[in-house]
Amino acid sequence: MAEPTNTPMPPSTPVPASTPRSSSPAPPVPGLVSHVTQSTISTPSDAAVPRRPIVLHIGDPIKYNPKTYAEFSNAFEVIRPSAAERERSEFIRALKERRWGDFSAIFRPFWGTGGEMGRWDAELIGLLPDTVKVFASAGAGFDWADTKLLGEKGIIYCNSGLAAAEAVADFAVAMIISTFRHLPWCMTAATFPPRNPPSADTTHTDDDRAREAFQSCHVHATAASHNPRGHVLGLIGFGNIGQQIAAKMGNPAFGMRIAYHDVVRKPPSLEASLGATFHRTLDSLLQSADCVVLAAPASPDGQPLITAATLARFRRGARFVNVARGSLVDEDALANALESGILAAAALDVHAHEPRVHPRLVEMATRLLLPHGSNGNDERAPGPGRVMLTCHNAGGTVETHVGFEELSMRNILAVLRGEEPLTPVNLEYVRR
Ligand SMILES: O=CC(=O)O
Repeated sequence: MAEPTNTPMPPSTPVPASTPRSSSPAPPVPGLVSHVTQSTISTPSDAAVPRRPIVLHIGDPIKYNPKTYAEFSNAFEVIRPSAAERERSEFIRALKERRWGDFSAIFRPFWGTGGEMGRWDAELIGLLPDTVKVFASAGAGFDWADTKLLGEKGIIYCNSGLAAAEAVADFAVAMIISTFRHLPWCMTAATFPPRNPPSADTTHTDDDRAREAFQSCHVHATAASHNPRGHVLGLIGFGNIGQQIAAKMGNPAFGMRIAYHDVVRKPPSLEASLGATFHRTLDSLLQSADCVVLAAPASPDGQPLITAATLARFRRGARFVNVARGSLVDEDALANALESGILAAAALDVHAHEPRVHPRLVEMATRLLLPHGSNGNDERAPGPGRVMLTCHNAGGTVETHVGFEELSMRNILAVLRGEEPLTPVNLEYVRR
């Protein structure tokens, strides 16, 4: 889960406190979806009534914020293309035909839907009407949209990283602990042997193998485990997510020493409040960290940051966690580093070719070597349970989704009312 550098949000508040609120109470919502025009433009029956700005709503209907949606759908004509219309070829056809009129905003409130048309590249952006002023979306990361090109066309792109920061940081905490305590090893051993497929080993019964796996893990995983306290946590990226990870893993909770590298150094007061030490270069951070966590946006050119060259700069036996983007990591180089002992453990929520997970990393996550074949008491040797793998889950909680919806609507309301957007990411490119 990647995100830029916004101001931190108070814990468990999905939308910033500065968010403007409607001055008058929102009218009741008879049925949320009934406010939405399904992909045809209705002509106002009374020509004297000024037409409301059109918002193109891509993806599922609003689920969590009926009050804000009532305000939103009163202010705007919301058009929601069908799932078939969101497929790229039909989407392009519709844009060319101006099927949705001169819309002013694009609204994608959910993570799991609304991305069916694929990357927002020159082909799609070039077809947008000149009336579009803002694109507000769920999600912290925005590697699926060319935000520079949107900006050059005068369109402000707003992400929802603020709404996801707490969830991602919580998940990162679990992953950091996993790398210090070898949780995949503990979990695989407790359920060993896998029930399916049946083992080819005919000399040991499943019961023997289960006991052996348990005992071996009990002895060896513990001998290779460490408390995070006193170790250096090296954060690459120190926006909302990086800062929340620091707050959770530093003092007084887990007692890790916090170090970070970011393109922009944070103010001294923030560094002091989080006990964070700035490293001007990535190299310097990598050489001092016992656990490196990626919490930075994807590179604009899609190139990895964690490569064979940068892995060679890690401290030997260090740990690595990725809650940002899979494209930031050369996964072959990472697998080599785990096998050679450069890394003691890794935890990856995001993957370079989702939904596919790198097969060598899968093998390392699930393999369990029993004592006669393992080096379980050598922390640096390749061994069982070195890798925790998850399915891009870090940001995914109900609270995050509530915040995605709310923040996206608030961004559109603000921009179309001539106010400042709450969470823009591309202002440096926007001609205004
Ligand atoms: O990866 C998740 C997000 O971008 O929010």
